[in-house]
Amino acid sequence: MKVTEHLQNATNTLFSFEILPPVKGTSIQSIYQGIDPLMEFKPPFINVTYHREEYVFKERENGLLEKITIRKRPGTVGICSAIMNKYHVDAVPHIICGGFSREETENALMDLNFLGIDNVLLLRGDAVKTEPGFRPHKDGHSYAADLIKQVVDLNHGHYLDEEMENPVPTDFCIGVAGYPEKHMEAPNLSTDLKYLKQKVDLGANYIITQMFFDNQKFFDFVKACRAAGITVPIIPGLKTLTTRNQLSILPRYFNIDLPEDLVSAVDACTSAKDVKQVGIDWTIQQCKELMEFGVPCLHFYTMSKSDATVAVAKEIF
Ligand SMILES: NC(=O)C1=CN([C@@H]2O[C@H](COP(=O)(O)OP(=O)(O)OC[C@H]3O[C@@H](n4cnc5c(N)ncnc54)[C@H](O)[C@@H]3O)[C@@H](O)[C@H]2O)C=CC1
Ligand SMILES: Nc1nc(=O)c2c([nH]1)NC[C@@H]1CN(c3ccc(C(=O)N[C@@H](CCC(=O)O)C(=O)O)cc3)CN21
Repeated sequence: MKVTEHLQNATNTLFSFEILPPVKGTSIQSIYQGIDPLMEFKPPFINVTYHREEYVFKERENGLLEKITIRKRPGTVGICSAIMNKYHVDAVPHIICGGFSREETENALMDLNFLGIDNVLLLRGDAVKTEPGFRPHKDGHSYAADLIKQVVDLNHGHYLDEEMENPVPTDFCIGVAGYPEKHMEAPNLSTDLKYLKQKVDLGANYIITQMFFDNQKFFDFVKACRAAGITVPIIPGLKTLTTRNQLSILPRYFNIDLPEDLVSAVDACTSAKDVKQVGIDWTIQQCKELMEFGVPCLHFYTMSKSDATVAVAKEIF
C-alpha cells in the first residue's frame, strides 16, 4: 500500500522508521535485529536507504596506492522485499541520483515493480565524502527533480526506450526530502523552498523532513510550505541524540542547529548513559508537541540502532 494511503487511513499519529543496509558481508539477521524491537509500535512502512559506490585506497606491493571503487552497502531492493515478506509491512526504498545512470535507475525501478513495492523516496544523494561537492553520474540526474520526472514518466508508461510497444505503466507513490533549516547547499531557505515546490509540482506525493531538534523550525517550515502552495503531507524526521560527539557531528553533517537547552543538558551529563537519556527525553518532548500540532506520522532515523527509538516509542505510542 502507498504511504499516502496509510496517511489517509490513519486514525492516530503513525510511527515509521528508517534503516540502512548493513555493510557487505553481514547477514540479513543483523537487519532483523534492528527491526524486531520496533515492530510492537506497528510501523505501516519502513524506509531503507540507498548507497552509491565509495572509493578506498589499497596499497600495492610496489608501495603505490590503487583507487578502488566499492559499494559497501548494497542490497536496498532485496532488503525491502525481505522486510515485506517477513513483517507484512510496506518498505520504502530510497532511490538516489548520485552514482547511477538513468538506465540503472530504470532497472532498479523495474525490480521494485515486479516485487510489488509501490513506494519510493526520491533523493539526489550526498556528495562522495572525498569530493568537494555533488557530481552527477554522466548518464544520470543532477537533482531529485529529474529523478521525479523519470518515475512520473514510468508511471505514465514512458520508459527510456521510447520505441517499446504497449509498456505497462508503474504506479509508484513518491516521497521527497524537505529541509526545515534549509539544505546545506541552498543559498537561503526560500530558494530551497522554491525547489521543494518544484518537486511537488512534478509529482511528489509527500515530504519527509531532515532531522531537527527545535520544533519551532518545523512549525515555521510547514507554515512556509503551505504559504508557498505546497499542500502534500509533511512528515517530520527525527533523530535521537545519543552521544556527546553528535553535538558537533550532527550540525556539521546535516546543517542543523542544536538548541541551547539541549546542549547545556548534555554538557551537564557526567556519563554516556546520562547523555543518551537526555537525548531520549528531548525526542519524547518533541514527539508530544508534534502530535499536538497534528503531524500525520513521526519518522525516526534509527540508522539500524533501535534502542533509543524503542525508549522514545514506548512513551509515545
Ligand atoms: N541517503 C539517504 O537515504 C538520504 C539522503 N538525504 C540527502 O539529502 C540531500 C539532497 O537530496 P535532495 O533533497 O533530494 O536533493 P534536491 O535535488 O532536492 O536538492 C539538492 C540541492 O540542490 C538545490 N536544488 C534543487 N533543485 C535545483 C535546481 N533545479 N536547480 C538548482 N538547485 C536546485 C536544493 O536547494 C538543494 O540545495 C542529499 O544530500 C541526500 O543524500 C536525505 C535523506 C535521506
Ligand atoms: N544529507 C543527508 N544525508 C543522509 O544520508 C541523510 C540525511 N541527510 N537526512 C536523513 C537521513 C538521516 N541519516 C542519518 C545518517 C547518519 C546518522 C548518524 O547517526 N550518524 C552517526 C555518525 C556517523 C559517522 O560518524 O559516520 C552518529 O553518531 O550520529 C543519522 C542519520 C541519513 N539520511
